[in-house]
Amino acid sequence: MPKGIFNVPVAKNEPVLSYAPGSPERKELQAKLAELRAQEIDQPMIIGGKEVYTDRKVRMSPPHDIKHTLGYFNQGDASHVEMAIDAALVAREKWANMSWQHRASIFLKAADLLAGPYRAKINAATMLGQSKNAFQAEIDAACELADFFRFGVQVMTDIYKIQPESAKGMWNYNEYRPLEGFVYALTPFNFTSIAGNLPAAPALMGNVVVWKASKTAVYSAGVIMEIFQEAGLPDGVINLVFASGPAVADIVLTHPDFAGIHFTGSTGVFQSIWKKIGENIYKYKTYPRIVGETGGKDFIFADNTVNKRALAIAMLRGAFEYQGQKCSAASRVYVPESIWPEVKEIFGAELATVKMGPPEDFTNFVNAVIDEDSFDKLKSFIDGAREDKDAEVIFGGNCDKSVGYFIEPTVILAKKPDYITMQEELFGPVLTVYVYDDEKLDETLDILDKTSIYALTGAVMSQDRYNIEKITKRLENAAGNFYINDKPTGAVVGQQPFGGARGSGTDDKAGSIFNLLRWTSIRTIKETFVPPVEYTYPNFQQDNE
Ligand SMILES: NC(=O)c1ccc[n+]([C@@H]2O[C@H](COP(=O)([O-])OP(=O)(O)OC[C@H]3O[C@@H](n4cnc5c(N)ncnc54)[C@H](O)[C@@H]3O)[C@@H](O)[C@H]2O)c1
Ligand SMILES: N[C@@H](CCC=O)C(=O)O
Repeated sequence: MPKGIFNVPVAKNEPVLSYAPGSPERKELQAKLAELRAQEIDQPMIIGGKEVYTDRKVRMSPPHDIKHTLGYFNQGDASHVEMAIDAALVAREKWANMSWQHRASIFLKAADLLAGPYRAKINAATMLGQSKNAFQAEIDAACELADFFRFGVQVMTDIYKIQPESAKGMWNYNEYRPLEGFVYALTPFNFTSIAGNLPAAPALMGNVVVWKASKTAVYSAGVIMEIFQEAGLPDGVINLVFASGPAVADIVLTHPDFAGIHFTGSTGVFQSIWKKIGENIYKYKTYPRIVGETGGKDFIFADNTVNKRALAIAMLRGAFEYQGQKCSAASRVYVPESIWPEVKEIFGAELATVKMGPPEDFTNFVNAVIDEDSFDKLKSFIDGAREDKDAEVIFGGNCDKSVGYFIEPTVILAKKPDYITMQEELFGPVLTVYVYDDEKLDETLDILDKTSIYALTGAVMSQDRYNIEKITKRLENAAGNFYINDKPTGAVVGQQPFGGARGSGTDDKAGSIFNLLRWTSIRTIKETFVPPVEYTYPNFQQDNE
């Protein structure tokens, strides 16, 4: 047990390295990219700390170079999911009882490994496996994941410090127990940091975890697991399985020891999971915690006082960084008619300089989308817009999957505000613009608020402080992360706690106290120093006078 009340190191955001030409980090990353490209890995599942191989080898290739083989991962089945649950439950007692400062040390060490000796490897794996350019890999895989670990440790101790009052003669205190059972971490492809944080956050709070990685992000998931193991995470605390989502759900979500799900992914999958949990509610020993951050149809709303260049750049970066595959990506923009021609011109001139290609060429701003399903879906929306009288493709629109899944950054002009691409999350480099009548600002705000089921991120861009205040208030429920004069992407742990409401999730704010509170079950203890030895109240005593 701890012999002292310890302060943890003050969390600071990991500085983002520049990867400028000639920089040492660039040379190291290029060498790592070459090294990983030159080998083919055989990625096992990690269950109870052991490497588990199967006969079903699934090929992994870079989305931007589909003929190249990075290696294979070992696909599991129901038996591996059961094995992972058993391993987690075996590990539970020791892990749940480990002193918090040792849990903290493991994750602080993981952060330092990530920011130090593993930085090039996690970035290279993310660049190759998920087709991210060096800058996008750096802010995600190295910095955001290190931030999740370091801020997580700080927040854990902030929670432990939340204690009740104690009246005279007693001492009251809260114990922050892990949940009774195991937590299921179900992770998306698009952020390596989210894939690492979803199992890590519950584990940090003393829980044991079954982690199912996305099949299109197994390559970097293997590196995250390597870091956990090197940091000293005991066997069985986090168990990494590769199996089909519905197959895992059938076992995990019907298990009596299922205690919670930490999910990030699409809204439809989250809703199907919630439904299944509801159907099985009588089977569980404890009510499961359900935390899910899901899709978005994120917006920029500009008025006619906006700095037009700032708007054009926010549109370009917000919509096309990481090929628009951020839950926060700007995918619909509302621009007033009077300024649209000038904004369009600035935007078009900037877009003409954007290069698309593999991330190994550091001058490419845009890389490939994640897989063929995504490519085909995006192409069908672009083709649909070309043929639809209510839309016009005004920039880009070319799609080519001969070498990799390349979709040119595309802008659709919607002629009605509820055109399909103004409503649905496409999750790719496709931005839809709606040009509104300057006189109809209020009406357009009402339309914006009702056009999609989501409420994840959004931005107002204006130089009129009355408008900024009015629009911020009017769109209060349209986004969980709201930006003023900025693009709606790029939330940083500890600075802009991230999450949305409505169809976008449970808004538990990844990396914050609000999220970590979901992974603990509080026991309140009251000790009475001198217990009463009579049962009667003073007013029951007889007055003998
Ligand atoms: N709000 C946020 O913080 C946030 C962050 C990142 C991504 N996202 C969202 O994630 C989505 C993109 O990620 P994705 O494509 O990996 O999401 P996804 O929903 O397709 O997959 C997420 C995980 O669920 C699994 N899965 C898929 N179908 C399943 C099913 N029927 N039953 C059980 N499990 C299933 C997948 O294998 C994967 O591991 C987008 O909608 C994006 O907006 C949200
Ligand atoms: N931190 C990220 C989260 C994106 C989710 O996919 C952002 O705000 O862009």
